[in-house]
Amino acid sequence: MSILPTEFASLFIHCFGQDAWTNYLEQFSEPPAKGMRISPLKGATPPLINPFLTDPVPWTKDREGFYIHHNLHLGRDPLHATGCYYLQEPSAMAPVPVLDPKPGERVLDLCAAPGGKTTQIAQRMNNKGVLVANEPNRERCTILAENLERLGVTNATITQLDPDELCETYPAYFDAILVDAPCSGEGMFRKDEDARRMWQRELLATYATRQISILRAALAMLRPGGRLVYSTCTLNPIENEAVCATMLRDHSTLSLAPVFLPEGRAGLTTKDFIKLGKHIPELQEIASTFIEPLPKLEHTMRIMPNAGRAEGHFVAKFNYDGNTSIKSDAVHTRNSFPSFEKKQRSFAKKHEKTLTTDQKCQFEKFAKETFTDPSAWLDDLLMRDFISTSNVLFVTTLRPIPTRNVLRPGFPLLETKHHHATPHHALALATKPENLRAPVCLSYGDARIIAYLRGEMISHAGPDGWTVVFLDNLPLGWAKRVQNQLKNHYPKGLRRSYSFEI
Ligand SMILES: C[S@@+](CC[C@H](N)C(=O)[O-])C[C@H]1O[C@@H](n2cnc3c(N)ncnc32)[C@H](O)[C@@H]1O
Repeated sequence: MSILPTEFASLFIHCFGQDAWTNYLEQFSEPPAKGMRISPLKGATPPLINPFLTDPVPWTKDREGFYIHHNLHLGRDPLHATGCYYLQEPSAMAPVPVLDPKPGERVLDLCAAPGGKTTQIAQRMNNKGVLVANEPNRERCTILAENLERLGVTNATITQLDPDELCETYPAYFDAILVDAPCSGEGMFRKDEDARRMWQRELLATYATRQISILRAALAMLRPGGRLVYSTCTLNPIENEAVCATMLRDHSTLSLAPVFLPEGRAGLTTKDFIKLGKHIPELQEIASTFIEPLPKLEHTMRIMPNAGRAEGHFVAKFNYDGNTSIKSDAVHTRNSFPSFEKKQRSFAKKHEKTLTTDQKCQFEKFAKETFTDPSAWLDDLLMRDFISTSNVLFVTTLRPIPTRNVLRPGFPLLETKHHHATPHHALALATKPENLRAPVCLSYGDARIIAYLRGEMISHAGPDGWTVVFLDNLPLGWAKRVQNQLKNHYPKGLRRSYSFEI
């Protein structure tokens, strides 16, 4: 098939066989698989969603991920703006169940944008514990923040750093780390024409070098006994098994835990990998330097585009059994690990100055007027530490916080502009109608919902003051009611046309 790179075809056949290739080509003309993850952070699944869903995605847990009809455009439905679901290609739902993050843990998502997997992690943590979402690309980092806010994630800090910089702040800190690495994207060829066009055989080794460097930095941030999941959306062994093998060769305290994903295909066996090493130049060096005991590469797993209804992902899980932390190369060479306490002190000092007592008072006053009392939901947020940066008041459970390139040090509560305090959009998206004194609950199909999301003023009877507009029980954003007119505070950058007719 001419639209697939010829060298991709020969590499695929070499690694997985002619039958797998024939099957791949048959599936290639089918429409790409579409999926949706449902967010329990927004309460019980809204019955309105049920007609969109077909079967559960087999590698997700109960009512977490579903296939959806491929002719639906659910990004345009107002329900999307409430964050009760995240549209995600089904194979991309596989790495987080393998990571298995738990409430109360310290978790890092090192290559996080646009946030599909971060939001899945936050759901599984039930917003409890520490979650750091890192993305070095500025524009993608902004999209990450929007998605975390829409899905009602309250326990995340968003950083925009290179992994080596991040590990200066968090040596041996995290219980679980996900490296969903940048890759050549072969698994997305069916749905992504650009990925097919940009693919070059010569780039695969370059990707692998970057992947290894990201994994090394990740390892320096993993506590002994912690777990590290490596995933890509590509199929070739140069970026997958060979990357894992290099990590195992260089770190004897690492081992591969068996990954099981229903409908998945086990990774290449170490024996097959060694054989391939004789023909694929990029595998030669690592395949010829294996020593006993041989790594168990077959413990890794792929969701193949030619099996099941999904595009493609590769997933590996490392256990780190060592007693001491591993330092990344960057830290080794610079030899500059400032002590944890020192970092904490300098951070606190810097932020003490900027933390405005005013903003806290403003928030307390606002909360009393706006929310029902007592509110366990709010108490949980207010028990965290307050941080004020760039006129925004945040709450966080993370310490320390890097001193630069932090997009959001925690969950934003309130923003001060020209001495006026306005509640942050993220706060609205984390509420439920029972938290509000006078919520605006509009039913699905009400034209005021579409008008509100376009940024228009709408009418709704009730007391004057701040309120949240809900689609049934699901939050859309802030409005300020004056004489039964709702002044629109839906963020300007998010305003657009939604439709009930998708
Ligand atoms: C496959 S995407 C991540 C997808 C994301 N995990 C999700 O599920 O939505 C890989 C991301 O890694 C970022 N990236 C690129 N170079 C990186 C690096 N050196 N360290 C960390 N992330 C990097 C890319 O900008 C990209 O957003």
